[in-house]
Amino acid sequence: MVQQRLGLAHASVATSTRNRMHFDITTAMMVTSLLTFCVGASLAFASSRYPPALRSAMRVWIGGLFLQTLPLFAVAVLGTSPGAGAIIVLNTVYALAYAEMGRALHLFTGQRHHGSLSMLLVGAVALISILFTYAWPQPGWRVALTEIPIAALQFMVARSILRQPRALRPADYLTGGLFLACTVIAVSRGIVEFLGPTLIAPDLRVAMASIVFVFSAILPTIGTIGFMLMCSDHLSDDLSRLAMIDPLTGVYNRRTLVGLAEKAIGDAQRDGTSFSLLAIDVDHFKSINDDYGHDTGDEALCGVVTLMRDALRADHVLSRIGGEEFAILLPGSGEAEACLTAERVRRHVANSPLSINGYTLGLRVSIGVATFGAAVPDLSSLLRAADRALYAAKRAGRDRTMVMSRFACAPECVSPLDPQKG
Ligand SMILES: Nc1nc2c(ncn2[C@@H]2O[C@H](COP(=O)(O)OP(=O)(O)OP(=O)(O)O)[C@@H](O)[C@H]2O)c(=O)[nH]1
Repeated sequence: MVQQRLGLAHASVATSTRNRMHFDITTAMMVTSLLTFCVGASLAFASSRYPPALRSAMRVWIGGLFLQTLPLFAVAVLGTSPGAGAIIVLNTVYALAYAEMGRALHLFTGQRHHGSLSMLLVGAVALISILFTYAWPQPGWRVALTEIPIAALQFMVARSILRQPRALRPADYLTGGLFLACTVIAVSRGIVEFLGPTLIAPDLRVAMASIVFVFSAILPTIGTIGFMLMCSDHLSDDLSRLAMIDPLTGVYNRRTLVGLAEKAIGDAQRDGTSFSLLAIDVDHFKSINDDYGHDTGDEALCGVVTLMRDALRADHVLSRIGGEEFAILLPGSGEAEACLTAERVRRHVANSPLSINGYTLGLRVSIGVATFGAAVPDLSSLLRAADRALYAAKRAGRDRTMVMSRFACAPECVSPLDPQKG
């Protein structure tokens, strides 16, 4: 396989007739296979520090990488004519390496893996190799036809990288582009071999063989560097996401809310629009912990988040800004609309008892509303205004919404505590 796939026979012809390729192929193969092996071993060592989801994709990739070293090593040891049986085995191993790399990429991107199609293509490589070695010994046809399933396997790898659901990064373009280039080269080589020496000039065949050799030698290493960069991007995305999110409830944390509120202020100033902020605190939450335990308290906080989400629109931004304190950013909402939203949230929480660890918990929330505008012209005054309204709601008896009106210097009550209205 390697002899044919890498065009080694042609490369050596070129060396002897035209003096174009000045390298010792077996040494080059030995160096490449050792380099590939070392890259795989380093990746195996590094992978133990990655999170489990990434680690499983890395392990499959490493398997593919080690498989790729075998044909390279075989040529280094057995020479450029490893024999018919070895060609069939090495062809199949080479195809299997790409199938494994494709599986790794599908695990990495979370896309559906067409495992049976990959195995079918690997089987096709084996079958073609056997047929054109024993039944009908035609090396040219063997090379031309094995390139088709190999190109398909390489294309599947490139496709899974370049059609990921997330935005593509330079590492994705590098790795996907490399596999795409290999696909094009495999197809071109198949065509050149299919047309044969009578139609294709010897120079072109030699050039093609050289390109195949160079790409086959660099693909494992460069492809693996690209894959590792993709893993690093994935990891840094995860870390950025974690830095934005409250680990208990999964909603944004205070830092993210502040960033989004600053952006909302910029938008409101530029477009002349308005937005509001709700400050929310769960009433008497300490008694939940005291009566039912901290674990039940944690689940109650998650339950309250779910209830609040149910009462919000998709563009409303819910965040946890303290222990049992939350805030909701309402883009485009003026004071009246913000009060309606706050009341919808409060009533939904009050009317939806939570069932946790065998207990039924009827939680209540108090809400303070503040709207960005002339009287509340920056973020700190907005947060302060929402807080003042919230604590006014607490002082007035809890389970209610208070608003810091633009027209009043004291908080106004939106909903006096009235269970009948809930
Ligand atoms: N289970 C759990 N409890 C928390 C968490 N963060 C804060 N708390 C608890 O929330 C309670 C807040 O108590 P307080 O500030 O006295 O307020 P409260 O009991 O809700 O009373 P009011 O706010 O005045 O209605 C404390 O007992 C904290 O321990 C958390 O992440 N999990």
